[in-house]
Amino acid sequence: MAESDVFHLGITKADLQGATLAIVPGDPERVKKIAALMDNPVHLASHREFTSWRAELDGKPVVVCSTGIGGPSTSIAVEELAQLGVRTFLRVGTTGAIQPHINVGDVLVTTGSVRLDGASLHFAPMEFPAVADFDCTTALVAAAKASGATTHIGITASSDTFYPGQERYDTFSGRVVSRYQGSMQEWQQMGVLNYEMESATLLTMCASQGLRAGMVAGVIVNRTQKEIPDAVTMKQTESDAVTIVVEAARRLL
Ligand SMILES: O=P(O)(O)O[C@H]1O[C@H](CO)[C@@H](O)[C@H]1O
Ligand SMILES: O=c1cc[nH]c(=O)[nH]1
Repeated sequence: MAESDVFHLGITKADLQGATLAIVPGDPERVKKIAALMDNPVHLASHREFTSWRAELDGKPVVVCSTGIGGPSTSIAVEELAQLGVRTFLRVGTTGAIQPHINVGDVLVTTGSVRLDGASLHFAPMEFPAVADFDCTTALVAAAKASGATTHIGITASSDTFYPGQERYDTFSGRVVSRYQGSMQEWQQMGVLNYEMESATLLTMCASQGLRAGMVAGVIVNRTQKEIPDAVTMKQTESDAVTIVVEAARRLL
């Protein structure tokens, strides 16, 4: 196995060539696509859910590393990248909208997250907000608007689970624990835009440790209309969000 300076990612400080900004998608398959939009992309390592590439934007190094699904693996990726010198994290994901006016193909920029996860509690108590960094958010909004995407800015519900925590009944048991019954309607009434699964951990651990983080997602399904996304639209939406996150990184560097 190649040398590594950290426990899981399989990469060294030298591999990062001084990169202080990381783009962190959930899906390992997305990493190569993001790196390919930048200059001189190089594959660094792939271990478990963590695939890492390095590339350059305007001559400056950027690392792209997948987090896998959910808070625990996200906390590992962010911790180990921070140990290697990264200080700014831009998450790019897919998401399910819960407000009727948001359409599949739109883009959402998260200003803060409802902490429906467990991992964020290992970094800060529940009273601490899962809030995005202002400069990261500004860059993501500017990049999204410049791309022509219909952009929504606001609060995300970020859940440990895809099914009960996002109040899905189309499951094996068809059962949702009482704590989450009616929760989607409650979030809707509070103006929450969407569901995803990593931002609560990412934003809490970064805001509480002097790191910067922001989050953009492409809407692949609207839960008020349909439960299963369309595969072709999903690819296009993911690709639009990826273009936006790279442009936001350029603006931040
Ligand atoms: O597309 P990614 O970045 O994985 O994000 C979303 O998709 C996964 C669930 O299908 C969760 O990780 C959720 O946050
Ligand atoms: O509905 C959705 C879609 C993508 N990712 C989620 O976590 N939820």
